[in-house]
Amino acid sequence: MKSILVNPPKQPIRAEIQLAASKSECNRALIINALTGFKCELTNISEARDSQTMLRLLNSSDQVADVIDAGTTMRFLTAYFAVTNQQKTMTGTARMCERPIGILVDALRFLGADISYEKEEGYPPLKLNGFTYSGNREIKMRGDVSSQYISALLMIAPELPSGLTIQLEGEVGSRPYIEMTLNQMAHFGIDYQADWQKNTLFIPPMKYQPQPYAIESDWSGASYWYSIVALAEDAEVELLGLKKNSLQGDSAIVNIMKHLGVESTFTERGVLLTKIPAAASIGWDFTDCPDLAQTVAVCCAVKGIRLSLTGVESLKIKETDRIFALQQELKKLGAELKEIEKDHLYEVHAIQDPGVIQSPSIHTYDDHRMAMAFAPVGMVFPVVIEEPGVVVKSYPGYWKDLAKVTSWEEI
Ligand SMILES: O=C(O)C1=C[C@@H](OP(=O)(O)O)[C@@H](O)[C@H](O)C1
Ligand SMILES: C=C(OP(=O)(O)O)C(=O)O
Repeated sequence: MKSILVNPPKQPIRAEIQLAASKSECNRALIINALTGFKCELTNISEARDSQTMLRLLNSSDQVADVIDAGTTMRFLTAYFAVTNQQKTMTGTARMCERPIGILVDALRFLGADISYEKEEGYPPLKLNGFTYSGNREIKMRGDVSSQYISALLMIAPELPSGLTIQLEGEVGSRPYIEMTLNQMAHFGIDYQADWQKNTLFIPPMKYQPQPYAIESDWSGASYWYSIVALAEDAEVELLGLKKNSLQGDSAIVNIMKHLGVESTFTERGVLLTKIPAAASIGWDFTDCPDLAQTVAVCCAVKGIRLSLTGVESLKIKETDRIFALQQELKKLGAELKEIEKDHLYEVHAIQDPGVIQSPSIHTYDDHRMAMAFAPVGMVFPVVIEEPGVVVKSYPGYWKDLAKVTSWEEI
């Protein structure tokens, strides 16, 4: 499939969408399940390629573990294979080998892992050569690069003979993902202590207790539906499988979208999205929910809402440099993502005249979220999404679901 042309809907949107499962919750459940000796009954396993890759690699005796482009799979499996004393080579796509992992490797080495870099210091591919417990029970770790290093370490910490105290340093980014990890660990019997005043986490040495676990639908995936409702002239969409008290930080989309013109009403089955008046401008700090930044930036650009963004530092080290990618592609809509304070404060200047835009062709940079964040633009004017297959990373059914609200064609 080369590209997809998304056409504006010809009638009011009324749809029910069975949302895909969260890859983040799923990948944590899969690691914890492995640590129980595969004794848990997990339901609603995610179809996302990141989770299917995790599942495959946990069940494989191959010496090489290729995570493709899945960050959590790379980070969580590195910690899991290290502490379970498995000799593996951890690798992935060219981009994965540009995404830093030194903070996690240093932490695992401090605990007793023998890990070497195959190419560049601080980056995959890695060679895991075994584990001899060092006895270290307290560790300092930067919290401002990726929370995935911290989640990876937390999940293996109960396996260490003395448990682990982690002292986080710097401003902690993506904290809800750390809390998701801790909550899931608690579900499987781990009595952790978290002092968020001091950014200290303590995990006692304990055995995970096998439990059934049902993975929730994906709030990051839900964000694209919010954008569709915000941008369409007339829309009501019920998203099935979401919970009000979610473990997922991206449920913050409920509050963000109140400003962008979408009201959320929780139902017995999920959440109903309806249209309300939007604000003229908003400011949002994405430190806790970086994966929502693209959805919100594109939605504001098209809706004519002025947006100030902070807390987007981590976007440069994700599937692509998402700041650069947004800057390039928003230009094609006649909008702009402007850096106001270096690496800190950005502003989205909205499209002036949607009437003059002729089916812009959006490049997706091997990033599922570029494709899914720009497709809702099609609610307002036709838009072409290049390499639409990238969505498989987190939401393989995205295009099939989109067909329920508007027509699109392969071109
Ligand atoms: O732990 C997780 O499941 C994730 C944490 C976040 O990464 P960072 O902690 O690197 O921001 C997020 O962007 C990613 O999509 C999933
Ligand atoms: C950043 C993401 O994933 P990961 O870091 O797990 O590759 C994402 O899904 O937006």
